[in-house]
Amino acid sequence: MKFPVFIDLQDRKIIVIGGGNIALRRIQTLLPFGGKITVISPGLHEDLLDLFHNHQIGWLKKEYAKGDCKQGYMVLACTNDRNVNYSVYKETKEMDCYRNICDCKEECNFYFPGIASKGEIVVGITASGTNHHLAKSVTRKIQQELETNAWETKFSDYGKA
Ligand SMILES: C[C@@]1(CC(=O)O)C2=NC(=C\c3[nH]c(c(CCC(=O)O)c3CC(=O)O)Cc3[nH]c(c(CC(=O)O)c3CCC(=O)O)/C=C3\N/C(=C\2)[C@@H](CCC(=O)O)[C@]3(C)CC(=O)O)/[C@H]1CCC(=O)O
Ligand SMILES: NC(=O)c1ccc[n+]([C@@H]2O[C@H](COP(=O)([O-])OP(=O)(O)OC[C@H]3O[C@@H](n4cnc5c(N)ncnc54)[C@H](O)[C@@H]3O)[C@@H](O)[C@H]2O)c1
Repeated sequence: MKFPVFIDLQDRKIIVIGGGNIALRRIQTLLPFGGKITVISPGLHEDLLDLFHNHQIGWLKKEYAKGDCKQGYMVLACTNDRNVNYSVYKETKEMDCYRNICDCKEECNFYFPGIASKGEIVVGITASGTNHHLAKSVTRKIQQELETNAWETKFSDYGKA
């Protein structure tokens, strides 16, 4: 099992290889955490294109090439091509960075969690790589719980009585 940590991504360089559905989902999750995200991909999902035009992410319109991950604090391989994702793994495996390869959990040095959050509460969820649908539904449930039961309010009352 993997141990959860909460890392500071503020202004850190995050490199995402591939600009499709999985890249979009992960970038949407990452955006509130303040990293500087650059996507390297010949194509870009239209919602990512919007983020690019709004200056929320950078985009290098090209295919991945060895060396692109240099100085990445976090690198996410999100292409639909096993060979490309494996090349990203090979480039990053000796680097001191957070590495996630979306089609091969054995090549990740961290798993991308499902995240439920409200205000200052952030909950990271994993099913330890065993059941992606379970991770998704538990994430939805916890998000619902945070929305409906006003935990922040309850919590902020502690210590005041
Ligand atoms: C939590 C979440 C975060 C996120 O991705 O945002 C996440 N996967 C989610 C969903 C999801 N993933 C997949 C499907 C389609 C399943 C199907 O139908 O078969 C769906 C369902 C969907 O998309 O609805 C396919 C899949 N996933 C992985 C592989 C490769 C492998 O297992 O080796 C393959 C096969 C790819 C292929 O076919 O090549 C690997 C990983 N996925 C992880 C995270 C890591 C820890 C997982 C865990 O905790 O168990 C891990 C181990 C590594 C990593 O990638 O970090 C997110 C739900 C959160 C949310 O939605 O809120
Ligand atoms: N880990 C997960 O949670 C999860 C969930 C579902 C699927 N997957 C895996 O993720 C992969 C990607 O899925 P998707 O739906 O995002 O695919 P997609 O087709 O929407 O996106 C693929 C992206 O990769 C880019 N790309 C292709 N070749 C490239 C190259 N040489 N260099 C740079 N970018 C390149 C394409 O331009 C495109 O933007 C799937 O093939 C599957 O293996 C992972």
